[in-house]
Amino acid sequence: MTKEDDRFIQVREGEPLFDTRRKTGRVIAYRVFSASVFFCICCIWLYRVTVPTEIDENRTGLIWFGLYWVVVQSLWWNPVWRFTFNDRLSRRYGNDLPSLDVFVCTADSVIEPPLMVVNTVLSAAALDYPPEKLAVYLSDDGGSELTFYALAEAAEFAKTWVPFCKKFDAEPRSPATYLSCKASKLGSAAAEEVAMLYREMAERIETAARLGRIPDEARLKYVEGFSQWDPDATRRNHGTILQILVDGRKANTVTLVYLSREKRPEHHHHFKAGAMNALIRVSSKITCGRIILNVDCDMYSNNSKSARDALCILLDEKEGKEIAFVQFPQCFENLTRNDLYGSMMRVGADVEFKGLDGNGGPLYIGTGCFHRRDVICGRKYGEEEEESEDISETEMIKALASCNYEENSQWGKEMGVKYGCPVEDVITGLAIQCRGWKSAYLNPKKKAFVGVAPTNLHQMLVQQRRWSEGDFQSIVRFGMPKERSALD
Ligand SMILES: O=c1ccn([C@@H]2O[C@H](COP(=O)(O)OP(=O)(O)O[C@H]3O[C@H](CO)[C@@H](O)[C@H](O)[C@H]3O)[C@@H](O)[C@H]2O)c(=O)[nH]1
Ligand SMILES: [Mn+2]
Repeated sequence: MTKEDDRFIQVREGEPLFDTRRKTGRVIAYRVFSASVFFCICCIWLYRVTVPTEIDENRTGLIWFGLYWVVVQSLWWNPVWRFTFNDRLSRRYGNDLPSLDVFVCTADSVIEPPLMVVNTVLSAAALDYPPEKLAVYLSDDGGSELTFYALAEAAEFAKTWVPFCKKFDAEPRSPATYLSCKASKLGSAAAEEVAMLYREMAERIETAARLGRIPDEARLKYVEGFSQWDPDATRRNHGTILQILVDGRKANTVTLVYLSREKRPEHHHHFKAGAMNALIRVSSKITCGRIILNVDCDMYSNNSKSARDALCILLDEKEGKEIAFVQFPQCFENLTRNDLYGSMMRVGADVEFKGLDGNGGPLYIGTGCFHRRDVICGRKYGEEEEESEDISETEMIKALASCNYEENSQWGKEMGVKYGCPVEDVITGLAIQCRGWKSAYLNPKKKAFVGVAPTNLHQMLVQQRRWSEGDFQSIVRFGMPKERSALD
């Protein structure tokens, strides 16, 4: 009997858009192994507790390690694998998909070179998604004219790049990566032209970065944007800069927006969490995408289907309704030899997150995550979704990214991304789950997002220390009933 080809059958009512599978054999084998280890741990505990203290001074350490082992079993006990049916999504919804806002965050034009940042923006703009439903917002906490200039250049280049990707089904859609790995086999005239345009753009951006000077023609061409920088503006002290570089609402193309929220030395800016909240408010008055994708500026989209994959989960009629966000793993392309610093996080990505997914859902890890806008804004599970907000004028929208806006408000507490924790993403995800939502983990063969991992010991230690401090804080905050009810 031939297997029915899924592409040619009509989607039946109630047919799921994704499937959740368990590998029973593997799971049973692991559970047997785990039970045998547990038996041994119990024997050690028994011995340590019965033996006199004078002989055994290491009692607490071993008991603690045993307890730790028991607790982390929850991560390995019930792993699940999710598979999406993209073709069913296309047949059921066609181009009638919810609007999607992509938030790219950058903070420093030296550490995060503008050319890398715009490659991430371009890869997101070229996602396989109806262009008029897609908007990419770049939040620049560095308040850098150079980053703005690079985005303006990228907005021009996007006019060629996005149609090119769609026409030739190019992958991956970060131009730098595509052109470097396909350079020798480009062949077609269209590809040569796009490669030439990219090289010219990259050259202009890199020259401006090297000289620390924006070309005069560009200042004139984008005068509306550049005029928003005061002569005495610094990265820690400037007003809101907001420029809609491409307004796709009018032109049936992808919307591109530059935002650098107001910064004043006397106001705490709350790092990336503050940037995310400003983006949530500002975008709510421009495109107000029902779905929000958050990526770090060094994590380009490597698989143009990721947005559709995430929607297979979020739009599924049966199980999707209770899922608040879909998290993809963090993958890296610059791993050191033998992955010296363990940046691949293989245990986390291949095992533990699948285990978390089997127990209510993975954590939100700050990048490669698709959220429902209303949920990240504070909606509880079971409440009705509200109508989208009004569209306003640019000057009114700028007030939403000012330092004072959040005073005496719930932003950073009940609304948006939470403040006061080095891993704002993890604690925000946990708070969403405390409000009754689930989340889902997708780890497709073709990596959805690919980024840059720390390349030296110093960078790695800084990152690990921040994560450990943040994760520990999250455990303490969620462990205490008073804090926990404040997060609910
Ligand atoms: O004041 C700030 C500081 C950082 N960022 C951006 O936040 C992202 C992550 O910062 P980074 O310094 O690269 O931290 P990592 O340790 O690499 O980031 C991981 O860990 C963070 C904390 O959990 C998450 O927010 C990230 O998404 C996750 O990739 C980058 O795009 C930054 O540009 C801002 O926008 N504003
Ligand atoms: Mn990073």
